[in-house]
Amino acid sequence: MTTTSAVPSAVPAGQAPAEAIALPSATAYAEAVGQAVRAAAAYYDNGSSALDDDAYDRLVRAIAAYEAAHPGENLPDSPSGKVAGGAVEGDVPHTVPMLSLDNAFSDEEFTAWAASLERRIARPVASWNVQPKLDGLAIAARYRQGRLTQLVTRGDGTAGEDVSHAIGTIEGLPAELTEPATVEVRGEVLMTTAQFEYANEVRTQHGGDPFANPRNAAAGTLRAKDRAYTVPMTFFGYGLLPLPGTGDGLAAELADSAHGALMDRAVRYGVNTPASTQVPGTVVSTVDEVLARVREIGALRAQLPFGIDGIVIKADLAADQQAAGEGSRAPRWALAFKLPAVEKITKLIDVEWNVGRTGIIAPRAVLEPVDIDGSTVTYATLHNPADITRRGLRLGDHVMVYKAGDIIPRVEAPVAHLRTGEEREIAFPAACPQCGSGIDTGEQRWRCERGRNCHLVASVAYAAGRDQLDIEGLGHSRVVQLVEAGLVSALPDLFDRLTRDDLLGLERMGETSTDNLLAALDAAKRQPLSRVLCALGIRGTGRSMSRRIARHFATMELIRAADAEAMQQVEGIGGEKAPVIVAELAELGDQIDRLAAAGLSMTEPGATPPAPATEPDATDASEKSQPSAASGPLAGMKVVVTGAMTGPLEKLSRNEMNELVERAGGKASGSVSKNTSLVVAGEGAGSKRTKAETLGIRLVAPDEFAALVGEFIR
Ligand SMILES: NC(=O)c1ccc[n+]([C@@H]2O[C@H](COP(=O)([O-])OP(=O)(O)OC[C@H]3O[C@@H](n4cnc5c(N)ncnc54)[C@H](O)[C@@H]3O)[C@@H](O)[C@H]2O)c1
Ligand SMILES: [Zn+2]
Repeated sequence: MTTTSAVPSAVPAGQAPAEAIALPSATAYAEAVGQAVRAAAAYYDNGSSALDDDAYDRLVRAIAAYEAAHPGENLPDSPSGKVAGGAVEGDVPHTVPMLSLDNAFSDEEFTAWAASLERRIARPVASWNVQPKLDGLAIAARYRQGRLTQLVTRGDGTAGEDVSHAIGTIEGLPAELTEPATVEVRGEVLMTTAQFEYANEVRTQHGGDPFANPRNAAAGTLRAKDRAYTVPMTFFGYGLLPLPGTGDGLAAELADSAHGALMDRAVRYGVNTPASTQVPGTVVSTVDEVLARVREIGALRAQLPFGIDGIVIKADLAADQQAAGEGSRAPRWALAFKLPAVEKITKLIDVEWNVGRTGIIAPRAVLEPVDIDGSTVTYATLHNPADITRRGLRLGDHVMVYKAGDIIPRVEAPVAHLRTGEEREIAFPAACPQCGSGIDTGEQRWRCERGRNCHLVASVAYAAGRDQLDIEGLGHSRVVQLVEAGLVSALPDLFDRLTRDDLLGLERMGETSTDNLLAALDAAKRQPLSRVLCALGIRGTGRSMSRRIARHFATMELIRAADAEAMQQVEGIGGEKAPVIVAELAELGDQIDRLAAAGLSMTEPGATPPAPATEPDATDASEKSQPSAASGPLAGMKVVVTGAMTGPLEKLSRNEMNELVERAGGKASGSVSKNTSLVVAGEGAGSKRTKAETLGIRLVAPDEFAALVGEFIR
């Protein structure tokens, strides 16, 4: 991936990413420092870093590892040990430094840190305050006599930037407290998911580029002055301290209060804190309880309406905090337990349009595969077409993808500043991609004009297709006609409900076409089981899988009797697919019964049922009665058909050729490999023929092949 070129992109799942990369040389180190400084400057300036947080964090850890191994070689620009990586400055001094936090990535790291803190203060920590680590940016809100007078960013920790212009746009930070106190409230400004969506909508409407994610959006919005529009943000407090001018009584009280008590006070003042969320701060007394709470908050992450990137654990009592003190970058009494990154930058390769059961046509992003939180993400939801427009997404864009827990991954936004100009517009479908009908675009979510019948039309048309029941005269428009007229609401209706009079009553249906169609429907009853099975459109099975199932079980009765374990005996069906197929078959039970009653074939010619595995003489039996195909001329052979067929095979479609191969005992395959036994190469055979020649695989012409399998041609 271009965005993380200096950094290998995959951190193995479940591994504390600490040892992820090693910088091989001083040059690589210098380059890494440069890259980190540029990224951090862009990140804190307007959220336009080229790296996602995971990539940045790995870079910073690599820098730190190099510095540890090469003492004395530190570059002055190095982000190590600096608040905000040393990338930002400010001109409004902080009364007390606004620090960053040290990190732990595992239970062990946290436990070790807690032990070292207790050694430092020479007593057990009395109680711990466990709270969400909100993924926004730190801000100090100064209240004088209860009125909000100034907002200051964290800056380099010593001095920040005045962003008082944002007063009034941040929910949870009231213009006036409930008491006329002079205090500084510290906390995180962020955008909730909904605020982020809204922000990008107005931004793109005003001709701006969308923000890549809520954090960047909050950073960019907070620092922007004089915008023609305002976008709301949300504040969560996690600190309360005196200012010059705070009364002595209150100052002393603030200095001596436990963290939990300070937060209660902030709530009383009317300030928003995590207490208003599903993940309020809690006070516990042991390390085990801390770890349990860390897991609880982690488990809630995916369903929170705002982002968290970890859990902050603080010694709750002021006495413990004072005894521990502060380092230059972070306090010694608090730690961030980092959660795995749930956002990654990857590339939007394509947009697919899928039609749901109710006819909803939903876009889905096809992504360059990216590892997020231990799983590989290749698809992400885009909700609806308006969503694409609102986000200004283009094909080829780098996009920020979010995936946490079991939720479906979603594309948050394009990373607009990584655009190269090669990106292309995303084409919206003009007709239903499933059935070809018109699209109702009146609502946000597009829908096939046929609604639920979309699937019916598509599935009946599929069943009538050449490779399934091959019903001539039952094309797409005819199926639409039958469905619209209410004559067909399920596949079996074609065979047990539809009458000659019904058909004659349809427009454009004369006597001849009616009789032709009835004859074609009758002919369909003689199609082998494999095609009936295929016509049912069972999820996860296509033509060749249907053939394999039919050949394996030989009868519909045995197919339906198979449990997931028996189903897995069929080549190519694994533990994941088997139960799906079994469940679908059960669901289609009524339809199958009706098709059987209507006279459709429920057996596979030439196939022999598998011997029941439970019988003691099972092996004997199967040895004695070998399936006829197993002794056919292609027994045990993997056969690839390519090019145009001629002679007696001329009329056979590729699917029919594959059926023939399998009737004759072979296994049909689509690609040539060293395991291929035979390639039937017709006219115009191209790369597959060449490959077979290179690999020294036996090639035969269609005529030669026809002679070989003669008795199996129908
Ligand atoms: N993508 C990039 O290019 C890039 C560049 C720089 C930094 N970053 C990211 O920024 C992070 C480092 O930033 P950082 O120095 O702000 O440190 P940090 O975010 O790891 O931790 C400190 C911050 O946590 C926040 N916080 C949230 N909830 C809190 C709570 N309950 N109590 C106390 N503090 C709380 C505060 O803002 C505090 O300043 C890393 O995750 C890094 O990936 C990314
Ligand atoms: Zn449709």
